[in-house]
Amino acid sequence: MALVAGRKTFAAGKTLLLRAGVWLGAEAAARGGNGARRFVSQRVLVESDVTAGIATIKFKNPPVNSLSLEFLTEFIICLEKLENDKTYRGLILTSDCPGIFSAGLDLREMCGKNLAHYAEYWRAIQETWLKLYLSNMVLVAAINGASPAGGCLMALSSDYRVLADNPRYRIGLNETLLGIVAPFWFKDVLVNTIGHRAAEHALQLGLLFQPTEALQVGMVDQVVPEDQVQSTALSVMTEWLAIPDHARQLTKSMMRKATADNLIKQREADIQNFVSFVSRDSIQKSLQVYLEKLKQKKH
Ligand SMILES: CCCCCCC/C=C/C(=O)SCCNC(=O)CCNC(=O)[C@H](O)C(C)(C)COP(=O)(O)OP(=O)(O)OC[C@H]1O[C@@H](n2cnc3c(N)ncnc32)[C@H](O)[C@@H]1OP(=O)(O)O
Repeated sequence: MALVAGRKTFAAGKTLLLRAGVWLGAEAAARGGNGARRFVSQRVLVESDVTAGIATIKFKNPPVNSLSLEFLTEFIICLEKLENDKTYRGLILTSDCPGIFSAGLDLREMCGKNLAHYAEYWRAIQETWLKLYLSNMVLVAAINGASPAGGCLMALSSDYRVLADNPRYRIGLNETLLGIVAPFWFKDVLVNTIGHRAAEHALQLGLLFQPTEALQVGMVDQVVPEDQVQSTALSVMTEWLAIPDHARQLTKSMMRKATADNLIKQREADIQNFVSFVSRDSIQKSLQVYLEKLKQKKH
């Protein structure tokens, strides 16, 4: 078993800096010969069925799968590796943390740090979204837990969403509840999914939808009993993989390119906007109060 930290060269000839975590060499793990491979990094678990061409990424950043910079770095590396390996045509996104898909952006990355950190963090958020939204693979989100804000964005960036039927698993873009504003590209993805009026309503009120409401508004495509989320995601995937790749990929690109280009053409301005917004005293205060409330919830 090969444990590698530091610089790693991937199949496509690209060299990426693995900032954190370890990587279990696919070659070593594949020796079982049953078509299953397993990559392990510290915060992102990748299981794959080579024969079916399907990989599953499990978020593993306890307690709440917040999108910390370390998590995002590992996640981007995994996505890039899978995207470049033509073995994989489909990717299921799910969580390894019981009851939580992802709590969204890590608020600690947005509080009490310097401007360079905020810029680096926001670039990683943008990169993650662009990679998900424009992936050539079929992406199915198997949402097995709460999915606010950035967690919801990851689900919305998939091609299909299956949500576990549990009233505690709420999903939505709740940014206004934190006293912050969802960026225009979060808004664009929501509008593309549920339409303008419903998005305006949901965004202004920071609505977090329970499963039946999420299904009704079109934020998810299916709500199923909790123990059927993974099997449903798999059968949806099989259905989507029956479509010829080139036709499906070109269609996906036709539907999504304008939305992605809208960010790509103003990426630097979007980073500057985030940095100046998040570093305001009033925003820092709102975020700290919100974090404090989360901490005190237990006591
Ligand atoms: C111009 C640009 C403007 C900026 C735009 C930015 C767009 C922002 C997008 C975002 O994603 S902001 C983040 C929004 N996320 C949330 O509001 C979720 C907050 N969390 C929760 O509601 C709950 O934690 C939960 C996910 C429903 C889970 O509940 P549970 O009861 O299981 O756990 P908790 O006890 O609440 O939390 C455990 C532990 O985790 C900490 N924590 C929770 N969420 C976050 C987070 N997003 N970032 C960092 N830390 C988080 C929480 O404080 C607890 O910590 P400890 O008390 O154990 O230290």
